[in-house]
Amino acid sequence: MTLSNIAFSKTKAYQDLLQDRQRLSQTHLISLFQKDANRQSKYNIIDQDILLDFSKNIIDEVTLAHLIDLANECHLSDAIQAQFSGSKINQTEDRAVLHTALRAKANHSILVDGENIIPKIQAVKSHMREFTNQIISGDWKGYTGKDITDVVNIGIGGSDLGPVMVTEALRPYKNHLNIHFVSNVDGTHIAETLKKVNPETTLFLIASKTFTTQETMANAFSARNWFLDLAKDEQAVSKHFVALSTNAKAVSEFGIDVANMFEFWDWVGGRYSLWSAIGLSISLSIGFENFELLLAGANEMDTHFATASFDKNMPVVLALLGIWYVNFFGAATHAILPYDQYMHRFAAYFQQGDMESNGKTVDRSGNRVDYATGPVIWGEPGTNGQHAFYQLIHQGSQLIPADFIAPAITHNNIGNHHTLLMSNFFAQTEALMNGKTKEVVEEELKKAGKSEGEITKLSPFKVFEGNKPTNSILVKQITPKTLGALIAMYEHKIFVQGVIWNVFSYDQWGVELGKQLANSILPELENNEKIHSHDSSTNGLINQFKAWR
Ligand SMILES: O=P(O)(O)OC[C@H]1O[C@](O)(CO)[C@@H](O)[C@@H]1O
Repeated sequence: MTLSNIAFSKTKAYQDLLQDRQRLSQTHLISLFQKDANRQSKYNIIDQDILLDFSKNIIDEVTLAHLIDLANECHLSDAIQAQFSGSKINQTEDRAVLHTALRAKANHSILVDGENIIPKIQAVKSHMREFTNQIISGDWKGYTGKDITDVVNIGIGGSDLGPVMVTEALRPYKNHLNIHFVSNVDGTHIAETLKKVNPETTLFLIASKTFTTQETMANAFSARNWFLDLAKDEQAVSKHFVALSTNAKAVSEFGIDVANMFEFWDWVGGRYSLWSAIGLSISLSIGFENFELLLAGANEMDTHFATASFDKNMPVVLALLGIWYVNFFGAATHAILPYDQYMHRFAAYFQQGDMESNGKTVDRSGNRVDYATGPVIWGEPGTNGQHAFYQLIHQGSQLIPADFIAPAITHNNIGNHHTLLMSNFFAQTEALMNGKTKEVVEEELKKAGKSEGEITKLSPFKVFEGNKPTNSILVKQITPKTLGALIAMYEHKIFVQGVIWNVFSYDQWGVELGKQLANSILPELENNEKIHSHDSSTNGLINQFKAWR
């Protein structure tokens, strides 16, 4: 079973949606609420302690029906089925895409090349459980017989961002272990981290699907050298270095015993790998039981995605709304705004998740698309964002659809902080929708005692057009389970959009060119000769670098 190859802009639904856009061009969100007393309950999905309210979007029933027609015309149900059943839908790499299998129930069966992969997933999980328990309990000792106190995950991209985001989001569930992350090849990252840890009590997780990534290998070798300089014993490495990888050969060449390797497989995409052995730092941070709850929450979202009708399906609705704004309103970006300090890396995580997946311009037949695809994803936690970039969302010239995410229950009930935070959460989407009319502005200025002249001068600047679309995602509480569901919800959203845009969401050829060029420039930096082999800008930069270093 392969993915269908439907040209999105040639579908009937696309034409219908163009007309909807025309029809709604003069309609304000306020009037959509005025016309329909049931609007909130119609555009509302609740599942697994997550409420998605998408009523503050510029849609009506006809538009929603056309968006769903679009999904059907693009054979979305077949695509979901193809992904979940292990078809090789990552065609450019000839791979199945089965992060969903990592969180499937143990009695499930999913075949890849005729082999049921569930038993091997379970075997790695047992290894993770046993290892996690040994480290947390102190049964696993460092080379001088001391307990492990610090864990350093060395990885980049999908081998870093997911674990960083989740360990931060689930800090309230953290145990005594200090978890550090080193990703950047800038020596500062490893140097500053090594200053904080003691070789006798530190465990390094070398997290790399390929075990060839330049940044990760450079950091891993530097960590190993630092460790050996202090420990002065090759034998000690096995107690302090483990690998999370698909590449057993490279792991043993690095000097890590494959018994200390936690395996995963090529059907786990890097940016979808936190559910695999790559999640070992998460398991160490919050305990394996909580890691399993994270997987269970994701699994429940998988079931929701695979079974709910499209109009009641959170990932599908989010994806269709995203397409509505990208392709029919020209929105170039999408903001993810968590009103939860612990989720401060959530938007950064989905920058990779979304942009590495759908940042493509070639369709599944190899032709250039004639429509926009993946938007820029960005965001910061509220209310910090409010005091930084919300000005542009409210009054700027760009349309920026935004997801507002907040927990009803906080982990830190201090004074009235949470109600203050939540009042901002509710106020912002209301303000973005309603805006503020000239009449209201003038009335306010009058009440403030301003003269007629001042009112005329000031009021244009104080008017808010409103009509800015938002999704509100209210979560009962951020727990391992609800976080797992939230992440899976966004993962599936990305997949749905890729299906409809007719791109391959699970490869990432776009990151290769920079890697190749860096490899060819590297030897040129290792001497002091003048460089002439590039364009004049690159030559000039390299030569100035050489002159200054
Ligand atoms: O886990 P690896 O193989 O070190 O790769 C790290 C990252 O590099 C990429 O291949 C490209 O940035 C990502 O997809 C991946 O998450």
